[in-house]
Amino acid sequence: MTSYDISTAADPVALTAAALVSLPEGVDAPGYDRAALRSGVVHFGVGGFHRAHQAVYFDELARRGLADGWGLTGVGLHRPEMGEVMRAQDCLYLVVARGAHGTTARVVGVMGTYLFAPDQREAVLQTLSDPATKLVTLTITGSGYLLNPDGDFSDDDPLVAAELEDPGRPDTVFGYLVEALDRRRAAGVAPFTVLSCDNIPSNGTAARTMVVSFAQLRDSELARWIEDNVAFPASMVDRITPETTPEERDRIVRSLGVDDRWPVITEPFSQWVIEDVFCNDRPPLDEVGVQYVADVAPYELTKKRLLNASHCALGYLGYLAGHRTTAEVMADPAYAAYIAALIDEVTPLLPRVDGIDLSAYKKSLLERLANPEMADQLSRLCRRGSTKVPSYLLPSIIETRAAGRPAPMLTLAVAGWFRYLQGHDYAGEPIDVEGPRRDEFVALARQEDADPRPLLTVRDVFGDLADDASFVRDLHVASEALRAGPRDTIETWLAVSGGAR
Ligand SMILES: NC(=O)c1ccc[n+]([C@@H]2O[C@H](COP(=O)([O-])OP(=O)(O)OC[C@H]3O[C@@H](n4cnc5c(N)ncnc54)[C@H](O)[C@@H]3O)[C@@H](O)[C@H]2O)c1
Ligand SMILES: O=P(O)(O)OC[C@@H](O)[C@@H](O)[C@H](O)[C@H](O)CO
Repeated sequence: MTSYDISTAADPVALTAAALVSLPEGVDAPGYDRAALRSGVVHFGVGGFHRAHQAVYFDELARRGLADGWGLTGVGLHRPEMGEVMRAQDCLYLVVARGAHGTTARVVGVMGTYLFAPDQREAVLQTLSDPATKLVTLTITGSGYLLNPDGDFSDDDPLVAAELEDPGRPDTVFGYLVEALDRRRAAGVAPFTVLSCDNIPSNGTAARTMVVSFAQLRDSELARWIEDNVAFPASMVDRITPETTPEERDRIVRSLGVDDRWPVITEPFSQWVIEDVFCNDRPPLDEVGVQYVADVAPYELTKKRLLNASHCALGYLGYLAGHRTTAEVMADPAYAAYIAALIDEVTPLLPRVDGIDLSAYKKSLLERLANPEMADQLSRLCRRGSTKVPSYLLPSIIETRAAGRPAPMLTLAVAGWFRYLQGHDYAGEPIDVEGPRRDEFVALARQEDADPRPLLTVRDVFGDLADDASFVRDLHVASEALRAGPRDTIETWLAVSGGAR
């Protein structure tokens, strides 16, 4: 990829296959023969992250002549707009990576076909049943997995009953996977590997639980065949990818001279660590920077306890103070020092394993979070707190306290979530709280002003922490202190803990 300078282009080129030969200088085009690329990967959930991450790795394979049989077919279940854009642009789109050392732009060409499942159900099933399909990847968000907080299948979800009415005509991702696996089994075709790339705990196990549970509802022999024959590797995926706003889209058209209706903006950093278990061929992604490892758990733990926890803290405490992007909030030295202190608080809990250089990871993380060129929306980071807080923040608090240490920075982040749920920022602006069980959490958070105890009654989020009197007191003190405003509270917290830098 090449760096380009921001300049105002007079006559933007509409992004299509025909335009690839006339792209402006500095925009890196796929130089390979797209038509000759045979598809072997089906991806469900073609959103921002997939297009900035997994697709870029496959695109890099193609550029190096290693992707034959590893072209991509994208599948969407919910957003017809993405299908419209992909069809209009011959499945091409721009990935714009912005960082301290400049901006790069590449056109990704590895997606050959995009199918919108509600209109093309049989085409999706045929592609999934085709022996050429060796891998199915997923970025369908946490709500795509019908799992309760313990990771068990929620068979009382109305989607499950709807799916069972006519399993040959699926509507959900897992219905599609089970139907296709059934067709492959009947035809004596080897199954595909199912690779979840979602930020959910133990994503390989989550995907396995979903597929096997769906199959079990249909046919226990099919479920057993899947258990015995299908691989569900876990993966750790990392590349901060904000939502593309219309303003950013227009800025890209003006600065690059390429009219992409739905470009992706991301950071230069990218990491993908995959458990090395495949039931069909394995793509040679290790040639383009992917790490195949025996155990993903330490990588997942390090990333979610440092990066995702920092995102939660920045999101809630930043939003309350009136900030709206990570770049804004990290430009404030008080917040930057707070995040550094939070990361230090978590560090003693993390595994020391070969392959993870913790100090390098932390240094790079602080730089990434402070990336002045990335306007990552705090509203994105604040979503679905009821699943993120118990996954990214609370386990570190429990472990820190068990080790006899206080966890002031983490506790302040949880207090920030509690205040955020109350529904307005410190300037009195209303907050649109988003996520599952929103009404329940908002009502509990509003019950007693600064007293978090009603919220702590939600056992499937707080568990035994709610019985830890000293944690309850610390959380109450932090939420009381937040009356002074998040920034003042952060400064006080840093001063008290000696963490001011
Ligand atoms: N954006 C990031 O920085 C980032 C980084 C790492 C991991 N992730 C993970 O990637 C996933 C996608 O995030 P994104 O940023 O691309 O979001 P996005 O909103 O851009 O894309 C989400 C995609 O999932 C689809 N989807 C949503 N619910 C679904 C369901 N129930 N069934 C099937 N499809 C469904 C949507 O239609 C959309 O195509 C999330 O799990 C997220 O945690 C995101
Ligand atoms: O994806 P979520 O909603 O779990 O968390 C929001 C962000 O923290 C997350 O998307 C990060 O940007 C990502 O994990 C970076 O790789």
